[in-house]
Amino acid sequence: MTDFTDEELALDPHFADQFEPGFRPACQLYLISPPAIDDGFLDQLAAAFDGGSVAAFQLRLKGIDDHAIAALAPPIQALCAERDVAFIVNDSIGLAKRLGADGVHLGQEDGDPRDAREQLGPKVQIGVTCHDSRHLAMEAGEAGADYVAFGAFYPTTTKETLHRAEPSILGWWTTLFELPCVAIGGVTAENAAPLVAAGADFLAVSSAVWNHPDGPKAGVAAFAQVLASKPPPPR
Ligand SMILES: Cc1ncc(COP(=O)(O)OP(=O)(O)O)c(N)n1
Ligand SMILES: Cc1nc(C(=O)O)sc1CCOP(=O)(O)O
Ligand SMILES: [Mg+2]
Repeated sequence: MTDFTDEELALDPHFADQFEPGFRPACQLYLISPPAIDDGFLDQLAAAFDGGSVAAFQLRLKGIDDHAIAALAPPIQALCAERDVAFIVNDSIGLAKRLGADGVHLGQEDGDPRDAREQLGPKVQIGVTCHDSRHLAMEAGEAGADYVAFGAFYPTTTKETLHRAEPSILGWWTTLFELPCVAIGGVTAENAAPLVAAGADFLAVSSAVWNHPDGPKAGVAAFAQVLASKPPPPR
């Protein structure tokens, strides 16, 4: 075991953990856009980012074609870059390539992660929806995904969901695999603790931030405590 200075340990009591084999960083927030946006969205997004640490932002605009999304994406993408937040495009490998996005999120009907890798290259993050299926998650990992997403953990009005996942799938995944996992679906600051405790690497959240009664800044800030509720587990 390495020796650490008092200063290092005072700044972060878990500083030493990252040198342990199997270290897993603490759970982080993955913000999903509202299903539709208007002219004021950039200010809303800036406010959300002011609320606390956001690791990734996914542009998920359903029912709008890729050309329209490409037209409105640049200022959003620039804000993400300025705030050091990964900019992830939902559904479309082609749009992710056209925009030079940091990542693409693929559902089971949205394309093959292998094609995405071929078209987007080694540096782009590829995420795959795996519902509540261990099999789909292992397939996604084998296909070269950078993260797997399980859900829906709770009821949500953001999307019609056909699958319900239990926190135990996160525990199973994190015990066996290094690949990060995302928990999605109706996640709020109030119900997220079992997901964090089970080992989720990311909480993917839309409504809890955009519909927070005190605005998106408060929506992001509300997650700070639950994200910090568990030290990074060695595995
Ligand atoms: C992080 C994350 N996880 C899951 C989804 C859902 O993707 P998909 O099943 O393709 O459904 P749509 O989002 O396309 O309606 C996601 N977008 N992001
Ligand atoms: C986009 C999406 N995918 C889901 C899945 O289960 O795969 S649930 C979901 C909606 C996430 O939004 P909210 O945080 O408002 O519930
Ligand atoms: Mg999709």
